[in-house]
Amino acid sequence: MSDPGSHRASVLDGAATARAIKGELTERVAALAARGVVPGLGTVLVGADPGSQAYVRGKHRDCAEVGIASLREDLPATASQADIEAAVARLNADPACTGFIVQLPLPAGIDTNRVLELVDPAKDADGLHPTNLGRLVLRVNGPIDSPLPCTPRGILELLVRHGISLAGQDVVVVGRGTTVGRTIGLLLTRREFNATVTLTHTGTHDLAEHTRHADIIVAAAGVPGIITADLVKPGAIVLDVGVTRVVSPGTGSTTLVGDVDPRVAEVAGWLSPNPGGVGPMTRAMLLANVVEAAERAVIAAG
Ligand SMILES: Nc1nc2c(c(=O)[nH]1)N[C@@H](CN(C=O)c1ccc(C(=O)N[C@@H](CCC(=O)O)C(=O)O)cc1)CN2
Ligand SMILES: [Mg+2]
Repeated sequence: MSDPGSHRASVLDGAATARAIKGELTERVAALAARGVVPGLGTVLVGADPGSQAYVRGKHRDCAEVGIASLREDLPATASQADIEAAVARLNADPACTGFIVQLPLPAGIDTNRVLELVDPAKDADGLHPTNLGRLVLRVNGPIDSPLPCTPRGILELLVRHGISLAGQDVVVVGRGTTVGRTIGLLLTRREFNATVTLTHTGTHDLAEHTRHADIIVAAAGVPGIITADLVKPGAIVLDVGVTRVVSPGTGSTTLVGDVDPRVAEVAGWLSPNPGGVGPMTRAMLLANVVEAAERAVIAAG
């Protein structure tokens, strides 16, 4: 490179990829409808967090686009553990609901794991029930036979659809949360993906020591700009998953800031934008999980 400032990473375009996937899912939903089956996504939303409200609204908008029915359980921030568990029980019992999610995070004081354990694993559209996480680890089933968590599955699909193979690659995951970091680490070490995974987090002593050797970096720590250009090997593939809402003290307006510093684009080979990268893929994979749960139910019914 003659001009060091002129390099720009290729874009892992999650928005366009998610649109393509939604087109494919629309056809599968139509095929189910021809057999008299309408997939239905249920959501449990507790409280008035603006981010969570926006995500749940977006999920139902996506459903309408591809022909999936919507069921909502909206509870106040004051909802008790028992109230939330009752909402989960209603969706478990409702035949119109073929898959559902509990929007996270739940308010402080609620035992999230207890709530997630009550979700019927066959209706678990987020792939976060212990049975489905266990299947992810044991590789009892592939993605079609049991749901994978939406963000890890979205990252995989984004890479595959850009012609990027993980086999033999050194992947450094930054972040150990259940919805992204820890689960994508476990998934990528499965034989079929064959990646070498290092799971780092905010307690890692020397993050740069790990990331500088990575072929692929999955940044999911939720720390704005934690991945700076000097932490990235030239040509590496960088996925910006973390999202932090930053409120400007002056204007009060909110901006979303990713884990990846914008100057990483001058070093990386591929970069997922944020917004427009992994977020839209997460939403598309939720729809895929709902459609597949309905398809499995049809097969099980013979
Ligand atoms: N039960 C769950 N809770 C949460 C999950 C989840 O997968 N299941 N993930 C996140 C939130 N989330 C979905 O719920 C989510 C976050 C962001 C996006 C997204 O498309 N982001 C856009 C930008 C959005 C904006 O402008 O506000 C983007 O990246 O382009 C989708 C889903 C935590 N909770
Ligand atoms: Mg190497």
